[in-house]
Amino acid sequence: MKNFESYPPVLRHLDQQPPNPDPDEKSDPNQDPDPVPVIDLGCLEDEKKKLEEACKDWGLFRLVNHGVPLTLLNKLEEMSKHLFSMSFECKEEACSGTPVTYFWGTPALTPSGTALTRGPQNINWVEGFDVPLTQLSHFNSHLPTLESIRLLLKEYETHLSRIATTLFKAMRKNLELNLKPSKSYLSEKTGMVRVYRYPHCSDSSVGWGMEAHTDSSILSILNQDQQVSGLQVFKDDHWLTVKPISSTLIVNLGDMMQAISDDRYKSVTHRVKINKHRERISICYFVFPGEEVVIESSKYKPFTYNEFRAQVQQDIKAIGYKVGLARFQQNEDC
Ligand SMILES: O=C(O)CCC(=O)C(=O)O
Ligand SMILES: [Fe+2]
Repeated sequence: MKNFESYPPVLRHLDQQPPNPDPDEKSDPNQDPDPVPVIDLGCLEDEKKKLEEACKDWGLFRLVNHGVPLTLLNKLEEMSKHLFSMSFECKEEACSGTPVTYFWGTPALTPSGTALTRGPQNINWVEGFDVPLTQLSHFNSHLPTLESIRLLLKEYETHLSRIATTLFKAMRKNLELNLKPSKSYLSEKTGMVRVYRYPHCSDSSVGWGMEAHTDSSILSILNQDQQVSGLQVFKDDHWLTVKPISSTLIVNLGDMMQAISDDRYKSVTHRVKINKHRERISICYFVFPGEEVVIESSKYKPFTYNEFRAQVQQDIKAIGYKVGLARFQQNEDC
């Protein structure tokens, strides 16, 4: 049954059904076999063409042979479930005064962790923790669950930054980009992790787990719930469910990758659906360009990631949504 005290008050919807392990909920029968392109990290040289196509046509792919131990993925998921099952007040208190931000109802935060929402009608059916990875070592928690997650994330970070760097190197080579060698277009220091829980809810009118968006990152690497689906990707004018497949990771290309590639690669639009019967956990790693990097391309005015982020925050506050790269287009006046 639902553990109400663990949910932020705005997500304690009355019309809740008990969890139902109905296998039909887990997969979409119209979507067999899974159409998402699969890339093998162990043989990127041989996968060059496939990687190029996935980046151009999808902006998203499934990564296999990535070298992250399955035991680590499982432990992270299990510990995250444990963390979310604690009372709302306890989660709030555990993070106060630490570099970790606990948020709910919106994934849009300022760098200092303030939530950017449009009001109660635009609640996203999600709660999460935002963890800046460089600050993990300064984060001491008296809560054993948080301390376990901290240690797991330290290990996870070494794998995820290895994967992101390897993929970015291959993409850069494929694109034959003439980038300045000294600049960190993908800066491992900027790596952050978000751990999400999407409560189940039988009333789909409450909205989305996460509304349709593109990520602002260079790359985002998602370790999604091994059983409960929810992530959908917009492809050829349709929304497709990205199936949960154990031990695989999902890589999204973000806005910074699209700009660096001069729009040859695509920052993919995606969203998260609420599951009627089961809550869903996902763990997402994001990586960005270094502060000093000016992104130059033929399509956009030169900008830094900080300028991009400031514009996104200004738009969310002023008009309620992210405009994104369109704000920086060469012919955009404002
Ligand atoms: O939880 C998911 O599956 C996706 C999360 C996501 O899109 C994001 O954090 O930007
Ligand atoms: Fe996203």
